[in-house]
Amino acid sequence: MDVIPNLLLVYRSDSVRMEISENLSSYQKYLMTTDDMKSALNLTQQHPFSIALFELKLFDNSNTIFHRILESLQDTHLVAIVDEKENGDPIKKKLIHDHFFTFLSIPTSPRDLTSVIETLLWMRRFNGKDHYDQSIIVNGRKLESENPRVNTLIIAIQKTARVDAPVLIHGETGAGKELVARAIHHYSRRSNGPFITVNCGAIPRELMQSAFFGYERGAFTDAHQRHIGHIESASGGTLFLDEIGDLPFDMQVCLLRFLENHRIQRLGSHEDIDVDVRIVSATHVDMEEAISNGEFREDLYYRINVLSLCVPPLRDRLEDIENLVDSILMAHSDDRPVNFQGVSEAAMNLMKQYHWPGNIRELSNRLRRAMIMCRTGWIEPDDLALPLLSEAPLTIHIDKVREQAEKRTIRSALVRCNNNISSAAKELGVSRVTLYRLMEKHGIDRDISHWHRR
Ligand SMILES: Nc1ncnc2c1ncn2[C@@H]1O[C@H](COP(=O)(O)OP(=O)(O)OP(=O)(O)O)[C@@H](O)[C@H]1O
Repeated sequence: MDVIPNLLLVYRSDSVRMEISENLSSYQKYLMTTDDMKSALNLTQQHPFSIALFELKLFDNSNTIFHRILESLQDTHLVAIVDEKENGDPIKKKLIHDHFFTFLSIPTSPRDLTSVIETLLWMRRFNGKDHYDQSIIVNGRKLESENPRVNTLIIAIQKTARVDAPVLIHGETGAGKELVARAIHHYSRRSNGPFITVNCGAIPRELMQSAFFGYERGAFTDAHQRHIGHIESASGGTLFLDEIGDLPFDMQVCLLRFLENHRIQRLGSHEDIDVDVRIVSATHVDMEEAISNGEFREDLYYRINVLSLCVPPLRDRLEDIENLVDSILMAHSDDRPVNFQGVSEAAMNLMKQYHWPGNIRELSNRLRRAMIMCRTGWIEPDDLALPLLSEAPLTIHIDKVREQAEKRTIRSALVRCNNNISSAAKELGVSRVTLYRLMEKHGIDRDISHWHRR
């Protein structure tokens, strides 16, 4: 168990911010500061804060950022920093009463400031807050890491599990987003309720509404009996919307409506049904780009992205390879051949050099296959069948690296250009003759399907 008392300070004036920071120097390691609400929102969506100190003037009930910050700070103690002149203002008084645990007037003495912080931290410790495990187990998979980004994620999972706000998990395909969603559910008060996964890209468009909201008998020709939709099935638990970016636009409107009142109507019925469900979504696409391309509704994005978690790609956490290999081999021990010994050092080193475009899923698939197919009982580099790298020695000359990069670049250009030599040459910035020469040098066949099999 670790105690992580993160503090946030949001104040516009540089001098006041610096003064407060200096007075909180004993918490320097845990203190993050900013002078504007937009970056404060970003910070609150990504870090679990114990205490957040805000310049009261920055708070405005009509401001959406203000509400989004409050939503993401549900488990945080808020302290208002008030200008002495604001003290009697009834609107400000109400704001403090509604949203803050306490307030400090500036200029404030260092002693008042530290005593407020210490009291709050003591209270939080007393209530078991700010205690987080450095490793967690979900579905038999141990989440632990040597990587600082993953360690922050492990804490954020536990923090996020304590509140009910919607979470959006970002990350490349196969990086472990669903496992993170399951972990949030597992550590939440909903853990005894259902965890329902919906792959938004896999449901045919015409079946979306009935899949999400269910239907009554007779609602349409084939509705022979009542069907409970995904949202209702997740009642009391968590609904995991995987690939939320693939949700069609009309369905985005329906989901937004549900998130606003937490009520559904089954198709063929006018009865409103209250559903208590927590929404956790995941995406591998850049949602901000999807919004600017008009593919995703901005208002829905804000509703599902109250808290945001990012799962790093495997190539950014190669120090975790050994732990992950152990965890995967353990999880699939039923498939282990009797003579299986383990992973050779050379194979392990090779895995630590590969860039893993398919992330942990790719690692898992290659390992499972290698475990079954390896001839000596040890997984050797060749058993992993890693593209290109498997042909390369582990210590590699710079010329060889250049040669491989050149070969890879030409191959990808040809794939992108559907094997059209002129377009590929143009894309690579060389003449057609040069491209032919380079293809010959690297033994690249014009027939893509042929060299893809090699
Ligand atoms: N920490 C881990 N230890 C062991 N296995 C893991 C870990 N994280 C993920 N995995 C495994 O990797 C595979 C991919 O994980 P997951 O399905 O969570 O990824 P994802 O990001 O949701 O993928 P997609 O984008 O394709 O939906 C799963 O088999 C999962 O069990």
